[in-house]
Amino acid sequence: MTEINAMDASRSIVKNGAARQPEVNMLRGLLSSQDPGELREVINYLGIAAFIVDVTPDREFHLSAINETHEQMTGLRHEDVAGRTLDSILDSETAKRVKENYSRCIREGAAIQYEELLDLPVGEKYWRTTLVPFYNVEGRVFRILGTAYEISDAVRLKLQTRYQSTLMSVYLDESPDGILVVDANNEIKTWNRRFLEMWDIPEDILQAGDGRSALEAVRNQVENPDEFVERIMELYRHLDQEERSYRIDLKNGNVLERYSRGLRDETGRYWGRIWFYRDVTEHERLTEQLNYMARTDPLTETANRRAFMEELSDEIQRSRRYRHPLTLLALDVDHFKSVNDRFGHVMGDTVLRMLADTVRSQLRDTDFFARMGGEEFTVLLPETELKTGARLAERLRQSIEAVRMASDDAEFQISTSVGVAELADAEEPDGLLNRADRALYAAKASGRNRVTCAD
Ligand SMILES: Nc1nc2c(ncn2[C@@H]2O[C@H](COP(=O)(O)OP(=O)(O)OP(=O)(O)O)[C@@H](O)[C@H]2O)c(=O)[nH]1
Repeated sequence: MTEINAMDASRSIVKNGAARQPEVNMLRGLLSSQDPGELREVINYLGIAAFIVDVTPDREFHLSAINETHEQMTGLRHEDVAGRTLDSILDSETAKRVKENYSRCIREGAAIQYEELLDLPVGEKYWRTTLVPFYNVEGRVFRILGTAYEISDAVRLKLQTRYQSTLMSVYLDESPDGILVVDANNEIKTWNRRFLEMWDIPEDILQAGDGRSALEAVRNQVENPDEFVERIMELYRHLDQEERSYRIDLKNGNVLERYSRGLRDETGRYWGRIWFYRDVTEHERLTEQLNYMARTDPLTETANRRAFMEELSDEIQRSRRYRHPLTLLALDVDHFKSVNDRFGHVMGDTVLRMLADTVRSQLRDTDFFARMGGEEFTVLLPETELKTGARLAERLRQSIEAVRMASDDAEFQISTSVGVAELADAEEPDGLLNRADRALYAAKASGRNRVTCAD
């Protein structure tokens, strides 16, 4: 038998048991018998699990009788235990605890009550046990009457509740999300450390449960305060509305994602709402970085072929919708292989970067410049006719040619050939690209370092 420490168990309920309980006086007579069978019959009338322990002058405890209810509750049998010492019935650890309680009852000279966990043949049970001392004519406690009833359900419920609240506070403390719980009146009930780190809200507002002031405090921390507040109000109006992945841009540059849902128990009673805030700033930054990398040529930091093809298709649609012209330049370095061969690949790379910088510096914001691969580049010119495109191409050709490149032992220049094509009616992206390419090869074929327009 184990006494339950956590239950603040053992405490005396009757200071002078004999004087305050007349029924105990009555029992005193009935329970003076020395016959275990008679004793058992007496305690059978109690209708509650009961046992009698005899105390020898040298403080040995013998179990004299247990009643039927005790038998049912414990799985022990009167015939098996009557007349035996506690040490012969119980394991030494349990016997020691039980004897401590009996000794306390004798010491206090009054009824005591405590809760204990009993490991019985029928399983583990929580009991509330009462011990009442009986005195002989010499004033010595010679017998103890014990009664007990099971409190397993109540104790388990209490333990379960304690476990749940421990679990809950660990969840709250360890959660990577900021968590806020409001009640059915939208007053703040709970929040966690992470929530405080994400939002700058005076803690006394939270402590006071003041939902309105808390909302006022966070309102100025977001980029779109009106939309932010309206969204919260909408969710408060619609108790069962669930919110998933609502993005919140903070003024400090951080980005939060919110998940929220109403809290109802299994009976359908509405308890309030829980709000989870996740800081996705780092995730957003990484996604942006990955997107940039997926669309950018690392050497020249211009858009790559993939980004260009997306842009081309968008611009073609826009050009059709608004009936605006669209012109494409295909630009290729002349004899680039010989630059690599003469001056090395590193110098070849420098040439490509110089070319990209030169072109970029002459484009409008709306123009789209890309490296398609190797030494081939394209420039997409929205709202531009063939003639204007050709003029820009010529300007680009000249400015690239004008750049003096210097290697260790020589100075050199590079030239480019450019093909120009304007989007034709109903033309697909590949069609426009092919025509610009054909014009580029025509420029190469007719001597390089020139601009050629497609038909
Ligand atoms: N340094 C460097 N060279 C590159 C890169 N990408 C492609 N090249 C080289 O560019 C050269 C392209 O050669 P070709 O396609 O024969 O064309 P070209 O020598 O420019 O001759 P034309 O276009 O006919 O005037 C090859 O030698 C490639 O190795 C790069 O990123 N860096």
